[in-house]
Amino acid sequence: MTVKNIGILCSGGDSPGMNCAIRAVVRTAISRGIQVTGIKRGYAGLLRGEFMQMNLSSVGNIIQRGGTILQTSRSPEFQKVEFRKKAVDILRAQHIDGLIIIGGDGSFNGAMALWKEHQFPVVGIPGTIDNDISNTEYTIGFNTAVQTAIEAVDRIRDTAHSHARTFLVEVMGRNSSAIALKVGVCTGAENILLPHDKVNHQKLVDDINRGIARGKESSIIIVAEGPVAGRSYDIQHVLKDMYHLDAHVAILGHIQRGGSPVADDRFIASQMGNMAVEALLGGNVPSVTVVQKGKVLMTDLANCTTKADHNYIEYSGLAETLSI
Ligand SMILES: Nc1ncnc2c1ncn2[C@@H]1O[C@H](COP(=O)(O)OP(=O)(O)OP(=O)(O)O)[C@@H](O)[C@H]1O
Ligand SMILES: O=P(O)(O)OC[C@H]1O[C@](O)(CO)[C@@H](O)[C@@H]1O
Ligand SMILES: [Mg+2]
Repeated sequence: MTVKNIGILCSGGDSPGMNCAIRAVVRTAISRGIQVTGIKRGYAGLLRGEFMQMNLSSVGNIIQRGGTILQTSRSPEFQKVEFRKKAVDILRAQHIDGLIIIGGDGSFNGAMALWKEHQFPVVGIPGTIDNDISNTEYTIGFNTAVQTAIEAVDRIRDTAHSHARTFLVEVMGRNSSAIALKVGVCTGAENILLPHDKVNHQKLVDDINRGIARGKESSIIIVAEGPVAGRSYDIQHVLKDMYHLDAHVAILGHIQRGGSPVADDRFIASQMGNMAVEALLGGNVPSVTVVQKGKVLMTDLANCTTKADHNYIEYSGLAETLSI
């Protein structure tokens, strides 16, 4: 089938660098004589028919901006087969021949369903701060989120040292360990609690006290949020009630999702956006742009529809060794 009009949407949590990918898609397509239809607010906006025609200037001056100019959403309706049928009817009525989806593993499952149920051509671009998608070493936004969290922890360290305090700093990433591990290593955290770790409070307290005994004036414990944000408060209460240890909690939250993308996110997103258009035009669907062995390339979308926590787990030993 000849592709004349490409649809593009963002889905799931926004991530810094999504705009760079949108820009690359629009500019590549237009340079190849192809029309681009922007779909606002992800799958929810698609179901409401929220379209905007994209031109060269609609993606001007966005490369440095966080968030996504197309906006995004989580759409429970799209999990249902009848709503995906409705989505394809809307896409076809709009003369959209193929769809580029920038999002995480959940969004890719939605894309895969469009292909399996309706053979609608789809190409994914991994955009999530969580870096938790199978078969790609990288997802757009991860390094910016990590950099933001590092800067926040460095500031907290100033206060922690000045008051000789212990801080529990909770980072995002849901069930992924990636942000916690990279931030922990890069900030010299005294401890990192991963999403599924059963917290060993006694060990935590022993580690803190050992540090104090050798003259440490502060302890930073990085807590991966896990399925539900806020687990740091539970840990804080146990430390206080059972061990009489005062720890302060700082939940970094959504500041990690916003902000101007760092160089890696801009560079990788630009390559991915370009490659995604070429894949659609070449009939390479359903597919997804990935980073493997440091190179941006295409793979089958089916390889990237599961969550993975493989990317950084190998660094837990390093973090432990360096934090003694
Ligand atoms: N199994 C599925 N079938 C169809 N659609 C799905 C499926 N899983 C998720 N989706 C769609 O994708 C949307 C985004 O999924 P999800 O909330 O898991 O975020 P994500 O894409 O993984 O990104 P992030 O984790 O960065 O927020 C969902 O709201 C839903 O509309
Ligand atoms: O912004 P929301 O919808 O509350 O989602 C928060 C979740 O989204 C992410 O930021 C990206 O998946 C996770 O790290 C976090 O758990
Ligand atoms: Mg996800």
